[in-house]
Amino acid sequence: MREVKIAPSILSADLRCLAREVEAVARAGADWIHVDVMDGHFVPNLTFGMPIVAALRRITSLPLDVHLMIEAPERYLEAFARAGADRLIVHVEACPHLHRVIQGIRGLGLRAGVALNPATPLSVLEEILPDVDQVLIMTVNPGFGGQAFIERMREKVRRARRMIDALDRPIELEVDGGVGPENASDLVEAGATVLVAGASIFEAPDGAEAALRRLRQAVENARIPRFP
Ligand SMILES: O=C(CO)[C@H](O)[C@H](O)COP(=O)(O)O
Repeated sequence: MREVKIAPSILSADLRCLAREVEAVARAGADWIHVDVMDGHFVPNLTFGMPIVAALRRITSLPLDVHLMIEAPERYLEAFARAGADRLIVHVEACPHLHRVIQGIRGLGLRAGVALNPATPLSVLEEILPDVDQVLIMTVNPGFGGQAFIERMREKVRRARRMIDALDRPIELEVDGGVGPENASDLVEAGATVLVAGASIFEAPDGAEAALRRLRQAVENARIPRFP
C-alpha cells in the first residue's frame, strides 16, 4: 500500500507564533513541513527565505520540504541546504538547465523535486523523471494560498501516476494548491502520495490540529490501489 504524507504549508500559518503552529501540526501527525519560497519574479508574491528555513530547523525535526518558486534557483541551493532543508523542489519553468540543477540538489545530499505549473504539460518530465525523488503537480497557479483547486488537475495527477509507475524507482507524487478534506481522497486515489495543504489546515475555524486529523481521515478513506 502506498504511504501518504501530509505536508502542511506554513504560507497560511499564523507567523506571529510559527513555532506553536508547527508544534500543533506535528502533534496531529504532520509528516513534512512545506515551505513556499517566492521571489516576486517567478510568482507575483514574496515570502520566505533561508532564515525561516533555519528557524524551522530549530523548531522541528520533521522533514522540511522547500518549494522554490524562484527564478534561477541554482543560486541558492547550497544556502537552503545549509539552512536545513531536506528536500528542494524547483520549477521546470524556471530551469533551462534542469538536469544540472537536479544533480546539484542531489550532490548536496538532499532529495530533489520538480514542480509543474497547471499549464505545463507532463511531457516535460520525460527526460528528467529517472533523476528526481519527487514530482509536484501545482493544482492552483502558484503564488498564493487559499485558491480554489483546478479540477482538471485531478486527471493530470492520474497521468503522472502512470508515468511514475512505469519506472522502477520510488518517486513521490505531490499535489499542492486547494487541497482539503473534500478532495483528499480523490487525489490519493488518483495517485498522489504527498498532500500539501495550507489554508484548509491553518485557517480552519476549529484549529490546525483538528483540521489535520480531518485530512488524515480523508486520506484513510481513500481506496488506494495496491501495487506489486
Ligand atoms: O505553493 C503554494 C502557493 O503557490 C502553496 O503551497 C499552496 O497554495 C498551499 O496553499 P493552499 O492549500 O492554501 O492552497
